[in-house]
Amino acid sequence: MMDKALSDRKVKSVVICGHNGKFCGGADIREFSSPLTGPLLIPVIQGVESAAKPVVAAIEGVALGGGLELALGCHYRIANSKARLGLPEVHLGLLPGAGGSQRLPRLIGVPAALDLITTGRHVTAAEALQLGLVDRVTDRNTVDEAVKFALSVADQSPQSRRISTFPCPRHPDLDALFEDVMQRVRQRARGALAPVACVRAVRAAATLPFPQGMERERELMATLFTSGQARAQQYHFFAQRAVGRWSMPSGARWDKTKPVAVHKAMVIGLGTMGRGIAVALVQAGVSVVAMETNEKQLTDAKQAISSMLERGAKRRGVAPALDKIRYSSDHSRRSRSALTGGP
Ligand SMILES: CC(C)(COP(=O)(O)OP(=O)(O)OC[C@H]1O[C@@H](n2cnc3c(N)ncnc32)[C@H](O)[C@@H]1OP(=O)(O)O)[C@@H](O)C(=O)NCCC(=O)NCCSC(=O)C[C@@H](O)CCCCCCCCCCCCC(=O)O
Repeated sequence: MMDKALSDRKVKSVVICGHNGKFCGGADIREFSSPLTGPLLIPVIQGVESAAKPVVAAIEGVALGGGLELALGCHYRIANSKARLGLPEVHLGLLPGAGGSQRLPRLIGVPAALDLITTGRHVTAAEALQLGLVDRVTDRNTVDEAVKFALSVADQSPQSRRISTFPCPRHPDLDALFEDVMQRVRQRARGALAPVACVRAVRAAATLPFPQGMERERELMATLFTSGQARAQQYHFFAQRAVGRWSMPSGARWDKTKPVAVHKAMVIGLGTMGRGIAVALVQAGVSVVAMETNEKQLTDAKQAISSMLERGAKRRGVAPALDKIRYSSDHSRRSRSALTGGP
């Protein structure tokens, strides 16, 4: 489709937009665990950037990772005011490996690029405009606005808009900047490889011509790509989302099941954990029967729980709810209807 638009002489300028209100969330992370297939992103982006006619990115929803890298290959970027942009690869144990580490510093400067790439944070459209990451922000239909804009620049050469040809904005003391950032990033990274590789890649952008910078980006990415850390962080990405789908054996789920109010509970075993659970329940207004068969443990627990409740009440400026808890050493009185929790 893109090849067709770029080679058709009747087409004077092109708009790239997403689907369902989202520009692009980046590469499919699931594909990273099997041999890569499909058109490789780097040549696709190079093809867009080197097009002889203006190409405009219409950014709605999100432009993340490879999605933002694609937008950086376009000659103009127009974002919806609700859009979010970012290069979050560092959270997946990677770096922006489709030219993002080389184009972003050339567009917004080294300090801002280091911030976005090493933290992976998303920016709003307003911040993106302030940084110079996008050219315009609109509250209206983004694709319509981008089409209007593309028509208005259709007779202009995109030559001066190719980010890969920009010199990296000068910084008064590049060595000191990188030394300082590297030290802070290493401290924060606690052994993670990706944030450090991100700093190295941006340094390549600041010190090398674009083609050599891309080569350095590729080398650094190749090391990260196959690392155990990247695999672990990508597993973590999907595991976090799987948490929301988790259900009880009965089929109950956090989002589909009505919570039942708990007024009474029994805590069996008053070791360290049991005491803490009893205190938390009482402080939440639940009446507790605290059961412990070991007499010595029971005596100690009564004292410990009372003083925890008194300290907590003092902090919150309320009376301690000592009447909400009863103690028992009689295991046979264990109730089946109550919420129970153990040591
Ligand atoms: C996009 C989001 C903001 C959406 O959030 P939302 O809350 O709406 O929804 P969910 O988060 O619940 O997601 C819904 C659903 O979608 C799944 N999903 C989301 N994003 C992805 C994704 N990127 N890939 C796959 N699946 C995704 C999610 O799991 C949910 O499904 P589920 O079934 O689990 O419920 C939000 O989702 C988000 O923030 N997504 C991640 C955005 C991101 O991190 N993007 C960056 C991706 S990495 C990337 O783009 C890399 C690029 O830099 C390009 C790299 C170029 C590759 C070059 C490779 C060279 C390698 C050389 C190696 C050589 C090795 C050798 O020598 O062999």
